[in-house]
Amino acid sequence: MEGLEDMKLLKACLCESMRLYPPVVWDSKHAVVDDLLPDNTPVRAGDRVTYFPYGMGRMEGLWGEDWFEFRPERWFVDNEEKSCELKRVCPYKYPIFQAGPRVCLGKEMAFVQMTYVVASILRRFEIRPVSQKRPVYVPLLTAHMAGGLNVVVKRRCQNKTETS
Ligand code: HEM
Repeated sequence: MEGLEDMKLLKACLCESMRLYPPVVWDSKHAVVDDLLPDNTPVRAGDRVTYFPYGMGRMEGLWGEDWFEFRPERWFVDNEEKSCELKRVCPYKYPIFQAGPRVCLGKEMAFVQMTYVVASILRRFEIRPVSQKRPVYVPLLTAHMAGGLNVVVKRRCQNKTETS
């Protein structure tokens, strides 16, 4: 487990992947009482309000003109020294794990698990998709790829892993 915190580029790649392909694509809440959204939109008791992380991850107004590009660098603090400090991104801009009092309780554990699994596998194996076709993203409540993603797994040369 030691060293996972230092894998900042990997964390940035995970955040960027989930920006474009959020595991929870949309989520709804029902108002118990009349309420107002922060922009004063009225919500009546019984109304259903849905937030849409997939759409929000692709909004130019939130992510800029290059929103469609997979660019892990966007997760690093911009400064002249090209720092390797990760940005603190507001969960209301990036609600992949929800935001506010009902934020995902397993968020940090999820990052530990994803980092650990990706780092342990990629250190030893090369993974390549079998097909060059773009996988079909199935945006159900939790997203998956239609038919899964078939990959070729190849053991990396041992000398390379020993020196890395
Ligand atoms: C990439 C992985 C994960 C994603 C994207 C994710 C996402 C979410 C989202 C969007 C919610 C809010 C659901 C709602 O309000 O309707 C949520 C809630 C929750 N998640 Fe996760 N989650 C992940 C992993 C985990 C893990 C690993 C755990 C436990 C170890 C966990 C435990 C919980 C719990 C207990 C809640 C309910 C919190 C509450 O309602 O107060 N999650 N998660």
